[in-house]
Amino acid sequence: MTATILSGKVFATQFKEEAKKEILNIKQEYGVTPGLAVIIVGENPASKVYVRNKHKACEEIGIYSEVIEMPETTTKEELIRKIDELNFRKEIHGILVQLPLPKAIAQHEEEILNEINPFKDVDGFHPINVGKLVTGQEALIPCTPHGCLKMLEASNINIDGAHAVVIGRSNIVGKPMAHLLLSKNATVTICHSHTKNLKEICKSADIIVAAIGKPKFITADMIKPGATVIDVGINRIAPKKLVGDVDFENAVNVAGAITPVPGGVGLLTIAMLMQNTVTALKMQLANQYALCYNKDINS
Ligand SMILES: Nc1nc2c(c(=O)[nH]1)N[C@@H](CN(C=O)c1ccc(C(=O)N[C@@H](CCC(=O)O)C(=O)O)cc1)CN2
Repeated sequence: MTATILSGKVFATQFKEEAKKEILNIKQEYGVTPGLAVIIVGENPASKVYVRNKHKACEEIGIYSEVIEMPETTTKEELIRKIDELNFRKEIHGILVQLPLPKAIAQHEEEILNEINPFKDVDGFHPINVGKLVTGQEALIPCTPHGCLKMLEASNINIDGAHAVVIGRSNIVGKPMAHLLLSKNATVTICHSHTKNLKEICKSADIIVAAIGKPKFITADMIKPGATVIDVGINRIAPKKLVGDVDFENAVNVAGAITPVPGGVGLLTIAMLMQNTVTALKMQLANQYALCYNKDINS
C-alpha cells in the first residue's frame, strides 16, 4: 500500500486563495491594503530566493510588499533602527527579518527579533506571541508549523486523541508545532538529540512531525503502518538535490499519508506568511478600534 501524498503545492494555493479573498473584503470594508516589509541582511543565496518568492506571493494576492536589502556588514544597531522605523510606519502591518542572519550578528538574533512590534510580528517569533500561543490566546503563529496544522485539518487527519511525535525542539518549528497539536487535543511527545528509544516512540505515533535537519533520518522501520508523516526538513545533499528528514522512498510504502520534499510543507511557509500578514492587519484594526472606544468612554 502506498501513502496519500500531501502536496504542499495544492494546500499553498488554497491558503493563498483564502488570504486573497480576505484581503478583498478588508479593502472593501476598511479601505486598507495589508503591507509586509521583509528585511534581508547579506547575500545568502537561498534566503534571496525565499525573499523573492515572498515578494511575488504578495503581488499575486494583493499585499503591498517592501523588500529591504541591507549589506552583510550591517550592525545590530543599524538593523534595530530599521525595525524601529518599520514599527512606526502605519502602512506596514507585518515585519519579518529573514533568517539566518550573517555570522557577525547572528548571536544577537533574539535581541533583534524581540524589537519587532508583536502585533507586526508575522513570523510569530516574539516572546509575546510565543506566550499567547502556549496559553491559548489569539497569536501570530510561526508560519511553517501553522501551515502543517492547517494542512492536517484540511486533509481530515484525526488529531484529537492521536499520539503526535514531534522530533526537533527548535523555537521556529518543533516547540510551536507541539503546542499547536496539543491545542487540538493530541497527546504530544517531543523528541530531540538526547531522547532514548526514539525508534520505539516514533513507532507508536499516529502523527510524526520530523524537524531534525538530518537527511533521511526517519526510516520506514520507525513508522507505524498507516501513520501520517510530516517532513519539515530541507537538506541540500548536492547542488540540485534536496531531501527531507524522512527516507521518503521507503516511508511512502508504510505511512498512511506523507509530505514530500521538495514540494511539501516548505511551500506552506510563504502561503501562511500571507495569512499571517492579513491576521496582523486585522489585529491592528481591532486594536485601533479598542483604543478609540477607550478614548470615547474616558472623555
Ligand atoms: N524569518 C524567517 N526566516 C526563515 C524562515 C521563516 O519562516 N522565517 N523559514 C526558512 C526559509 N523559508 C522562508 O523564509 C522557506 C523555506 C523553504 C521554502 C520552500 O518553498 N521550500 C521548497 C523548496 C525550495 C528550494 O528548492 O530551495 C520545498 O520545500 O518544496 C519556502 C520558504 C528559513 N528562514
